[in-house]
Amino acid sequence: MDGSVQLLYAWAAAAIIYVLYWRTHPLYSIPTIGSSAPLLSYLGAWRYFREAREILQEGYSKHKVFKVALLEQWLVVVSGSAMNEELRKIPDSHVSFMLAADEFLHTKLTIAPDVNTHPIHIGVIRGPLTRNLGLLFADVVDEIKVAFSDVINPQGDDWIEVPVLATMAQVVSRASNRVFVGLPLCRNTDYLETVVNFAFDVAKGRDVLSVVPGMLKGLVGKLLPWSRRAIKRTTHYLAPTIQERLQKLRELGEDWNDRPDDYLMWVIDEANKTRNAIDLAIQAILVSNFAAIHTSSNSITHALYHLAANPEYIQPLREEVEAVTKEYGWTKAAVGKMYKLDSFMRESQRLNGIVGISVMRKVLQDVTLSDGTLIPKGTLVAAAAAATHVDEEYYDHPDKFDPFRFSDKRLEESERVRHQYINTSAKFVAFGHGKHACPGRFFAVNELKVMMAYMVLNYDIKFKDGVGRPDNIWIWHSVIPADVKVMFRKRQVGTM
Ligand code: HEM
Repeated sequence: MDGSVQLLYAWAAAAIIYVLYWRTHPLYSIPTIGSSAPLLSYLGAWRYFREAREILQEGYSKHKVFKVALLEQWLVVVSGSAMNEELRKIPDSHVSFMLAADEFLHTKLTIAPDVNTHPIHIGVIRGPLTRNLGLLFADVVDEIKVAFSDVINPQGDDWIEVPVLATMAQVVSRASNRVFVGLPLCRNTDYLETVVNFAFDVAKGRDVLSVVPGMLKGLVGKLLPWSRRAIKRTTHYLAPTIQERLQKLRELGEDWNDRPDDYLMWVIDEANKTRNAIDLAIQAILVSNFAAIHTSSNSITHALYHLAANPEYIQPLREEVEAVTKEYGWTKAAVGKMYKLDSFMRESQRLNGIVGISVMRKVLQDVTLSDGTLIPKGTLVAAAAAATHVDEEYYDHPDKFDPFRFSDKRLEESERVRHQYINTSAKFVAFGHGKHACPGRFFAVNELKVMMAYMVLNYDIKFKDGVGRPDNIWIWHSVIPADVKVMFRKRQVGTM
């Protein structure tokens, strides 16, 4: 046999192995958007990196279950509220939210080393933080008022241009840290810069690692500076207080009469059950900041862009905020009665989630869905959140920003309650849905509504003449508001 025939045989064998591998892949029968052939799927991943929105929409329109290529694996996506409901109901024995988050974010490398093994922040957010929101409310309102007067301070009747995303991140980080670490640290500029940068740097780390091959991720991850730097700088600020409180706990135990009852103490109580209390408490504060800052800053930025593009919505919001605060003061109960504002924020969140997919899970044991689709162990699966939110079966004129669609008087009272910003459902998955739905949303919704209420009461807001709401930026399935400026001036009474 001459060399060229041997080469031909080798190519034929390779082609057969290639086809066999492809045809016998456990996910082969799930329809793919793009090509599912090995190697060609890399082109699909590249397309998904740039056009995830269109790809997810195409899959949603055509299939109940479909898959898209990521660089190193497939992501299986389910379509429509019935499938979202089914996904949420799969028990934790069969799927894991934490492992899915780790796959998407490389948590240990981008956030903090022990956050997966000791996620103590989750219990604290779900438990004492949410229970104490009413008590913490006055502090949050106070911090928001002071922060806004520091960062957006137009004089006379002059309009000023404000870079929205960075400015909202400052207010969100101050209000959140008024709760997480209290005064005076929540106003310390170096500490705030550390936690805000960290919240956005996690995305940088994730983006770098998303293009690094699996076996090199650990190595490259260790070279990423952001997480280590943030832990070091936060340790400088928090370790002395944590040490002091741990010491008092040891010395006084139950007899510690003036024991603080705040977020840091709740975190310390949990961390104290481990052998690594100081490090874990610091990591829990950092991960709380990550979870709170980028999500809330992006969400309020999106909402503000809608307002600046449609300043005619300012007046009905003002009237509502003024009427409600006149009767109930600046209380949690008052914010609960700001129905139009609530609807405005939910509507913005519907059209501008922080991510185009939701209810992310990693399959731990093979799962068979009601349509017969087998999702094998190890697969990543999620709901097509953005596409669900523009499904005309669930929302009239779904592409339209209709700020008061959820508070509309035509809705029954019970319907309006069901459509509160805070509520998740199989048709509204911006906070996830089910057991792992965002536990911080009760805090976030109050904080964001107070921020928006403050802004409509105190400023006139618009885009520069001729400028409209910018399109959102999609990187993979992450949805990021464009970084643009909005015009603010002191509210000119009677001009609106
Ligand atoms: C508007 C702001 C926010 C949005 C849009 C948002 C959205 C989300 C989403 C989509 C998830 C994943 C749910 C899933 O895929 O099933 C999530 C999880 C989570 N969020 Fe939020 N979030 C926000 C604010 C916050 C805040 C302020 C905190 C902390 C105080 C927080 C803490 C968490 C935590 C700890 C998880 C993980 C839950 C678990 O592991 O079970 N979030 N959030």
